[in-house]
Amino acid sequence: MMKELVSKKWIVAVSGGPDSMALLDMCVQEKMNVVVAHVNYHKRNTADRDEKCVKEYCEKYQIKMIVLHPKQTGKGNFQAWARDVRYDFFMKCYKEENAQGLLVGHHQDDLIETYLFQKERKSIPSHYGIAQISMYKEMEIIRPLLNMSKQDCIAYCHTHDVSYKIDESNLTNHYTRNKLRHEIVEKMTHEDRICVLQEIEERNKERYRMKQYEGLLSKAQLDISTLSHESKEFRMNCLRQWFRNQNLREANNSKDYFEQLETVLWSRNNYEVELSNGKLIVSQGICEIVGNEDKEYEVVIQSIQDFKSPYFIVETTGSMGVNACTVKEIDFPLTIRNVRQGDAIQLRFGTKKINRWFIDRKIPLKDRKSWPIVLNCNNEVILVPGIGCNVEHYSIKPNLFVLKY
Ligand SMILES: Nc1ncnc2c1ncn2[C@@H]1O[C@H](COP(=O)(O)OP(=O)(O)OP(=O)(O)O)[C@@H](O)[C@H]1O
Repeated sequence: MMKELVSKKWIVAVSGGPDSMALLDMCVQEKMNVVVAHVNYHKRNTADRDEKCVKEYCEKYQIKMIVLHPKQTGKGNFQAWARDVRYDFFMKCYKEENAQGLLVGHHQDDLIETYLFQKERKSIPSHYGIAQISMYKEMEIIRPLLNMSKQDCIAYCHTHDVSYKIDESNLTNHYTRNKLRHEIVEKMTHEDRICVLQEIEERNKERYRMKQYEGLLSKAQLDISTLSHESKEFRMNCLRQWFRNQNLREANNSKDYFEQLETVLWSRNNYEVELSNGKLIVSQGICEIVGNEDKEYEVVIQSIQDFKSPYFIVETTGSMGVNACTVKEIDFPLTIRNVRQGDAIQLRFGTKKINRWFIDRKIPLKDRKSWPIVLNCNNEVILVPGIGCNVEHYSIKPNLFVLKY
């Protein structure tokens, strides 16, 4: 029994089963100040028998026992309803008795069973398995028996001559969890248990560490440089978590997928990965998902007379002659459109692939496709408006673009 529990007053949830009866007896042996709370749902013929078992124990040791006889109104999931009723009742007892908190008899089998259930469902709980300490509203719940197996609880009751009753409904495989309990957990060897417990510990450690990154992983833009000092495995899990937060189907992909993804993301500056509903774009350490929608556009400005507000290009004196150009009458018709594969800009000396131009200026991959360029009547790119020039490019009407320095 945890030493710090002994000096305070506790509500003990006792169903009459071997786990909670063992827990109650341990409290009594430690001379703890406890009040027993029991819920009799009258769901089974044997429900009164269980209540009687708890009552007899409490009378023997002169322990206060509070009993609830709830009635389920309406249909619905009995287990969920029973749980709510139970914990609200424990809460009421806790307040009335001015207790420190609640002790419940969850044991190691419950812990393993909960974990396997979570694993099967691929859920990401805030804690894997069952936590030793948790809260129900403002009431602290403590589970002192998590180190004991169900068999240990039964053995304890036998050696300490404590009566208990078995809930027959738990013996059937009616509920998925009962099936898991009887067909897997109860058949586990000692070694199997140690193995699973280690796995749970590992996953919780990682879960708590990942919580530090919760803010980072919930953002639409993932700054992967923040994870640079983390291990490969951890980074893979963070990526998977980020995929989940972005609702990407690929979140369920194999470990291999994330292993490869991790390798490219942390070794390449610019990279694109096709996804079922878009593209993952990595640029300068930032990951982002962009949709598949085609953002192709093209506007033709026929004559220099049309070349006035609201769309205008002003001659500037850019350092390399790349950010600026002089538009002459012979250049018309001018075309403003987004970049296509193979486009190259005319420089004073030769040409330069626009992709190079983007790379030199560290233009994020996601912006490159929609970046406007200006072509003259000979289809030569005469201007790629630069970031340094504070260009705004947006559509004010369909196919009408404003380029503003
Ligand atoms: N009818 C009850 N009356 C009092 N305490 C109960 C009752 N049922 C369960 N408990 C308490 O809850 C502990 C766990 O019980 P059980 O494994 O049946 O619950 P569970 O199905 O895991 O659900 P939960 O986690 O919601 O309690 C028991 O050891 C006992 O302390």
